[in-house]
Amino acid sequence: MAAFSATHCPSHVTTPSSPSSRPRPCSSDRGHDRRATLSSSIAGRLALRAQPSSRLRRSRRANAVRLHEGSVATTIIPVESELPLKKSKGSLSLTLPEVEDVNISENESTVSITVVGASGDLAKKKIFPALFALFCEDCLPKHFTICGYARSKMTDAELRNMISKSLTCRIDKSENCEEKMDQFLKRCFYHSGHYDCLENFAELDMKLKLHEGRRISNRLFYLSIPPNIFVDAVRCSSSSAASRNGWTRVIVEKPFGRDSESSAALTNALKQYLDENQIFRIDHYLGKELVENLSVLRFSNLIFEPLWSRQYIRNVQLIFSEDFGTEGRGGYFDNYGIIRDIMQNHLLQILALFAMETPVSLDAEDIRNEKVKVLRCMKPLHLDDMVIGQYTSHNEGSTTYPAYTDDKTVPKGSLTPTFAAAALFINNARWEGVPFLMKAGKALQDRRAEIRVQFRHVPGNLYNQKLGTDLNQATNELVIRVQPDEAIYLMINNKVPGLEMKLDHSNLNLHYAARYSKEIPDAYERLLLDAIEGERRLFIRSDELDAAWAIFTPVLKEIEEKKTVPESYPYGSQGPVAAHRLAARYDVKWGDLRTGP
Ligand SMILES: NC(=O)C1=CN([C@@H]2O[C@H](COP(=O)(O)OP(=O)(O)OC[C@H]3O[C@@H](n4cnc5c(N)ncnc54)[C@H](OP(=O)(O)O)[C@@H]3O)[C@@H](O)[C@H]2O)C=CC1
Ligand SMILES: O=C1O[C@H](COP(=O)(O)O)[C@@H](O)[C@H](O)[C@H]1O
Repeated sequence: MAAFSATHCPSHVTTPSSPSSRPRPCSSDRGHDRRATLSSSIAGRLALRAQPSSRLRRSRRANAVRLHEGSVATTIIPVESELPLKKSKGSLSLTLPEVEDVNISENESTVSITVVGASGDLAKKKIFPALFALFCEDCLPKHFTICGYARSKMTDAELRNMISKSLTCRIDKSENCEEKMDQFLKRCFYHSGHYDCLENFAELDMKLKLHEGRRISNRLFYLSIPPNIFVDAVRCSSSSAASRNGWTRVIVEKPFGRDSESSAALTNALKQYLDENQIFRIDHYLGKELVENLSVLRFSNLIFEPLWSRQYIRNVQLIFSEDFGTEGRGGYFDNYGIIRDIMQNHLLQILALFAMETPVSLDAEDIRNEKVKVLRCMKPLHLDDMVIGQYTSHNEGSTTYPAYTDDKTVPKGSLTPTFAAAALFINNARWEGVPFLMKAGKALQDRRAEIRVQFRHVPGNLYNQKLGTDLNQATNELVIRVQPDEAIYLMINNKVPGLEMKLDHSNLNLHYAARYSKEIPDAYERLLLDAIEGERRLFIRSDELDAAWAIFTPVLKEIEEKKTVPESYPYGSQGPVAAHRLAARYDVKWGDLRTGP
């Protein structure tokens, strides 16, 4: 345990609340068995709205994350250890950890990151490991606190134990790693509470305050919970646990609604408690290295941008496939289906970045303005331009791969698509007539996410006769492989060395693993860091979301109203045959199904 010289509790923490200000007691108390005597900390909407949005410049150097304009970190604060809870006659009072508070400069700031839904899959798999990676990279501020919040009962030690199982020494492979893990885990705490309970969030507030001391407190809430409880959690966190002197931001996980109406309703509900600039709607595909690189590729290389239009591009393909099925996530998935799970967000976001006009600057608002514009130029999808599928079981040797409806969490007879392909069009001067073909599926033959740009044929090509009968095969194709094995390659026609004039199709290949020794950060690392720094570029603004739903809502309604039966495809296959017919209608072959790299 680190040594702290103890000071007294701030008075507002120990003062019992007056009846009028006391939050309502929570109906059930599954996760929290001790009734707290707490000062009600109803900062409420007004205080929350008054917080300034900090526009901070990014610096990834050690301890260079500035959290509050003008903040000066002057004191080295020892790491806190377990927060002692003192129980007295049915009431809970919290004693200060042994923190030396007196040397903290008034201007010093801290960030408290609360993972709401800390006991869940995403928190364990992605959020805590990403926070640890940021810690190892010295990207977290000098003083920070991480708090897990969920209904499950857990002690700090149990949370630490749970987290430690998913932490890896990816960044710091040296012996330091164990030490780093210990240091990191000492900054992690847990609070058990309900998502709709003001009182439980007020307890959380008090705990956070004890760790924050007199520092300017900045608070980030990551809502890693099912969407039906987003609004409750935002209401309670903003009413009872918002920062009073720093910023408060909330990362909201997808899905953001099921269609235009429900998404607008969710946005309106969130905006009762938060300003738009406090809401960080996460789409983790925007945090992937090659997706972020799209803008660099387009706007910092002379050779691409002049070709980036209907004049030279024949079609664009956006492909997502997974070689596994729902495997236990069927309960969530069946409510949404692949169109909402992948197309309306991940693939459409990539499309918007790919097709948008040059933004005025790299500022978040300028980029998001351009994304909205291009999305609003897109025609809403209809069923004629779409194919849906669902995987069936498949035997391979002695192994049986299950059908989607074999998943116990999926209702029998479900018509939810696990595969979809669509042809989308952008009605603007740059892209009119160019098909943007999207394809997304689970339980397919491989796992990949890529963008394929197929260029037009060379007019009057002198070498046509040498290129074989299928000229489409011989057109240039730019492939941006987002995952796995990140790469950017350009297929060109080339002369095979030798005395005869023989051509083949080869690749100019930028293979990341060969070119860069540094490991690629996980998308959640980048996005968490951006949220801490107040950088909104990679988060979805509400008007972007509206534009995205406007494209997909008509077809989703059509599928549901007509109870369209998805075409079957075997687990591990290329997907429904109808997807080939859809592409063929536009004289396209799916690039991922051709032979080659
Ligand atoms: N898992 C993933 O890979 C991905 C998840 N997401 C999104 O992230 C969010 C979290 O996902 P994930 O971690 O998988 O979700 P989980 O189903 O694991 O739920 C997270 C936590 O929320 C609490 N919870 C679950 N169901 C309910 C309920 N009906 N009422 C109240 N509390 C509940 C549970 O904690 P407790 O019981 O302790 O309170 C649970 O541990 C979701 O919005 C999901 O769509 C997005 C991309 C990928
Ligand atoms: O958002 C989601 O993404 C994952 C795929 O993410 P990846 O980073 O592993 O490619 C997908 O499995 C899941 O169904 C979806 O909700």
